[in-house]
Amino acid sequence: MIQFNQVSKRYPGGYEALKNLSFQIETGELVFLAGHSGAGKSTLLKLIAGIDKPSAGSVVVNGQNLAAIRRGAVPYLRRHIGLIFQDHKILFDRSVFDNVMLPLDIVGYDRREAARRARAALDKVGLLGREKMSPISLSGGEQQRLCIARAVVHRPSILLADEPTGNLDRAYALDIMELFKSFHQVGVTIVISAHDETLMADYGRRILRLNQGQFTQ
Ligand SMILES: Nc1ncnc2c1ncn2[C@@H]1O[C@H](COP(=O)(O)OP(=O)(O)OP(=O)(O)O)[C@@H](O)[C@H]1O
Repeated sequence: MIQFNQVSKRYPGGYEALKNLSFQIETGELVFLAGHSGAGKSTLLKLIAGIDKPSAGSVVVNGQNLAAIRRGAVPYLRRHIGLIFQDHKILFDRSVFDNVMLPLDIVGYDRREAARRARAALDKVGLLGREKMSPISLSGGEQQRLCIARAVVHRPSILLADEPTGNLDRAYALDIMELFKSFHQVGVTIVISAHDETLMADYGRRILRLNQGQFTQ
């Protein structure tokens, strides 16, 4: 479960990106986060991931108050979270397979088990046949699927996706949405941000709408 209690986020320099937000996302829920550019969507996702801390209020993820946990405990928390963020770059000097292996290598996974999981994740996103290729040869939609494989390879219970369909045309975007739906069906909690609400409307899920750091209807 994800819980925000009167959360505000003020960046150094004074800009208040989130203003006194309180809400809850249940375990296993799929929720959309809508709002104009600069509304605070990325900021909100970063608070859930523990990448940033709130200036006021509390963020509780899986029973842990992120404001209160030790710095050393953050990597442990991250193991339960998969991130698909725009600034998480693909490494183009490594193969598709190695890109997906990377998160498991970092936490010191047994290599054979890691390879098995990496292949399973690539299979899930339809890229198993491309594992030896360089990511350069993938289309935009396929690169996004690679990012998703990398985000789910450690089987997180929460998946946070920041504008995952932003640069894709509608057919590819729908493909990506179907993938998220399949993770939702196996119980993963998913938060997907987008400024374009047309895709969200088809899914009949709760939409949290941000406007200048506050929720609107
Ligand atoms: N590190 C930072 N330092 C100062 N201000 C920031 C920082 N990160 C974001 N902001 C500001 O906070 C506001 C919210 O930004 P945020 O990236 O959360 O919006 P967003 O809704 O995700 O927008 P977009 O759709 O363009 O990514 C913006 O005005 C932005 O300029």
